[in-house]
Amino acid sequence: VIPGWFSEMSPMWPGEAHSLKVEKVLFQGKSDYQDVIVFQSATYGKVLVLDGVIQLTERDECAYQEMITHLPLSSIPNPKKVLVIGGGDGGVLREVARHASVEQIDMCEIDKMVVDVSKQFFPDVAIGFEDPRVNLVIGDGVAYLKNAAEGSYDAVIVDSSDPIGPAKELFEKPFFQSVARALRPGGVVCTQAESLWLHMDIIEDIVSNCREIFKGSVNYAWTSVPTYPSGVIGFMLCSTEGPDVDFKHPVNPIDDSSSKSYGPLKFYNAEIHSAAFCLPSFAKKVIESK
Ligand SMILES: NCCCCCc1nc2ccccc2[nH]1
Repeated sequence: VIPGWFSEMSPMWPGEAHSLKVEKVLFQGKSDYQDVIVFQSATYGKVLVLDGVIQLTERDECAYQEMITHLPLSSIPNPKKVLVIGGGDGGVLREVARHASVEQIDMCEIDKMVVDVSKQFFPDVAIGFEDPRVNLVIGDGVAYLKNAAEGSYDAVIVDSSDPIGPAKELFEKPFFQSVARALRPGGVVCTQAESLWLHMDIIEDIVSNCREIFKGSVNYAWTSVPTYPSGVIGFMLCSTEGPDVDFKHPVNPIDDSSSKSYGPLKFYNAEIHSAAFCLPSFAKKVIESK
C-alpha cells in the first residue's frame, strides 16, 4: 500500500483497485463477522470499510442510500410496513423515514459493530436509527425472513455488502423465496445487485432466480457511485403477483417536508428514477432475455 493510500482489492474485481488518499485511520476492529475500518479520506470524507471493501463514504453515500430506498418506495402508492435487511449504517433508515405514509420500519442487521461504528463516526447517516418507527434486530436476515409472517410487508430493502463474507446467502435463491413470501401481493423488493461492468454473470443468475420467484415485474436499475468498484452499482427491483407495479414511472413522490428533518435529497429525483432503468445494450441482452 502506497503510504497514505487505501486501495480496494477483491477477487470480485480482479486486476483493478480504486484508491483513496488516507488522512487518518479513525477505527480498526474485528467483529464476529468481519474486519471493520473507518478512515478519514483526503477528499471523500470519512470512509467505512468491511473486509477491505468500501461500504460507504460521506461524499457519495447519498447516491446509493437514496436510490436503493426511493426506487422501490416511490413505485408503490402508500408504503406502510418496510423491512430493511443489512444496512447497519442507518442510511437506508434515514431515507425510508422521509416517507410520511410509512408506519413501521423493521431492520435486521447481523453485525452490531457496524451499527455502533456508524453511530460514532457517521452521525448524519446513523440519524436514521432515531426515528420512532424503527425496530432494530441484530441477527441473521436469512433467519429473520424465515420467521416473518406471510405477506406482512409492503417493501423489503436488502442493503447487503458483497456475496463474499456474511452477505453470501442474501444473493441465493432460498433467500429471495423467503422475501417473496414475506411481501404482500404487489409488494416490492429492492436489493444491492452489483456492477453490470464487473458482475454480469452474478446478475444473470439473480435475474433468472427473480423471474421464477417474483410473478409481478422484475427490473434491473443502476446508478453512479464513484467509490464503488467500476463507479456504478445496480439494484434488482421486483414485485410479487398482485396490483401492477411499474418501477419505471414513480407514483409516489416524496413530500419535501422530510427535508426539515434530513435536509433536501442530494441525488434522487423523478427523472433519475426513470433513467436508472435505461441499460447499455450488452446488459439489456442478458437481463431482458432471461
Ligand atoms: N462493492 C459494493 C459494496 C456495496 C455495499 C453497500 C452497503 N453499504 C453498507 C454499509 C453498511 C452496512 C451494509 C452496507 N451495504
